[in-house]
Amino acid sequence: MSEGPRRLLIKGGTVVNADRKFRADVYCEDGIIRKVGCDLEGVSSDAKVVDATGKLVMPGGIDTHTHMQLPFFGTTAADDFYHGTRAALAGGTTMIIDFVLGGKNQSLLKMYEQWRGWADPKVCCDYSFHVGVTWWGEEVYQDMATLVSDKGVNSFKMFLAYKDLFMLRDDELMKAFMRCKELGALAQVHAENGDLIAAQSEKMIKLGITGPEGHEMCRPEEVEGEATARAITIASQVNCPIYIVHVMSKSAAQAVMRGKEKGHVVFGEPIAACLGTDGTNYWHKCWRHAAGYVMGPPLRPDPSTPRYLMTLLANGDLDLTGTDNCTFNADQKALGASDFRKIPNGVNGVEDRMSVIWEKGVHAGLMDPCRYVAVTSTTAARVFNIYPQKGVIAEGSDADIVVWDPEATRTISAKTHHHNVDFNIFEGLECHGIPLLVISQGRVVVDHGKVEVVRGSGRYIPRKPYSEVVYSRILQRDKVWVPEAVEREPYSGPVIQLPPVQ
Ligand SMILES: NC(=O)NCCC(=O)O
Ligand SMILES: [Zn+2]
Repeated sequence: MSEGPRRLLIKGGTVVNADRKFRADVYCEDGIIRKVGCDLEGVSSDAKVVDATGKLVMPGGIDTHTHMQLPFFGTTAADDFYHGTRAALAGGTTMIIDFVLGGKNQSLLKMYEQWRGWADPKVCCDYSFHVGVTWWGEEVYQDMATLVSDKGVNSFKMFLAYKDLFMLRDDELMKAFMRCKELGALAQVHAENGDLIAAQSEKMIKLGITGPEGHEMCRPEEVEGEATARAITIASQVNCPIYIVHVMSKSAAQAVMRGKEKGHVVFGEPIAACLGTDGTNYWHKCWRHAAGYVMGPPLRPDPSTPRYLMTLLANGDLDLTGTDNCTFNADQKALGASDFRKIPNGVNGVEDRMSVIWEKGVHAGLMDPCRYVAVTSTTAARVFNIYPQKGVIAEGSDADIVVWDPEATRTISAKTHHHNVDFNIFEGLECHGIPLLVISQGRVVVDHGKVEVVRGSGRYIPRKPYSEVVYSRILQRDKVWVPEAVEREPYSGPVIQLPPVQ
């Protein structure tokens, strides 16, 4: 792609930020928003001018949860950092936060460098990394500090699922939380009860249930709800902020709400999949179709779940959205053709998240456009401490922008999507809301459906610890919530003698 003009004027649109909507032109130079105001035409004579009349001008989406080219179930996710970030941009997402995810006893620092090596030459949009803590030991404890101080990591994910692979025991989870707290990092949790899943999935196989429906039946939503409540309880006991990744069910969402009600610092992340479709698909007669939806935690067969989660997202009970984009083609999913436990877990989402949330949230009348911007971009930027560099249309912010046509429609299909995968869980869904123009680092990379990205042009975005929205309450509590002993006269009466310990 030829280098486009580095000066860009977006004229006549309505800027939508998380706090307000207003008519303004937006002028960008060298990848930064330089001016936001009315009638800016005199600002530069050689700027490329884009007409946004009647359109919305919003901060580019931030997908908080992706797994590009993840090595998983013996294979590798089909969307690599090139195809995955290209798909992201095609849908209006201008930044992803992916996961470094090594196995037990692997060095977190080495894994981080390996993932950077995979991502840097391929990424087409800005990105950052969370790091998985999949085992516990002195080396992990030290590496977490280095990742925070030297590598711009401020979030670590722990798993209560994937027994013997990623799962931590409760005492290890507590130690990881305490370390996150010491470092000003955010503790993220994949909340499902891994012991129950291991036992119940074996039971399903013994009952002859080998198809994708077994994947949901061995881990119904109570299994997610229990782990979510447990993780929040443990985090709150050590005054550590907690972020529940992929809140997939009513039970898990209710556990998040109960945590918030009690005043715990907890964030809940539903994903495009659970907001846009449901787990009835596991009972589909076509095996490939059913397997296409297999992910952990599973989508829920209760068809009222997506609307329920969207309502909570709209009113603030849930906070922000990702996708868990982790795609596998039919021949990869087929590793589990005769045993659902071997179906690689993961679905698409990074391309369609913005449209699905607009359709099922804003177009459906559940969410207003400012809240839409909050849950697709701004809150992610604030929670992960990259605000106002990202997540807002404001002078000085990165020129990551979407010019959105709220009325235009498109129908999602694997035939037209930009993923490197042969299946789309939203196949056939008609969505209002189209990213007419997507601007990444001040360059137009999507123009009325034409996608022109530059491999390797995305930047790694380092993130500092102690995000204000995550840590200000936590630090204040450390000062003022100090347990105190009751002052009393010492007991002076008789004490029985216990027999000596044998
Ligand atoms: N979610 C999923 O099914 N695949 C990606 C890995 C994970 O996050 O569990
Ligand atoms: Zn994930």
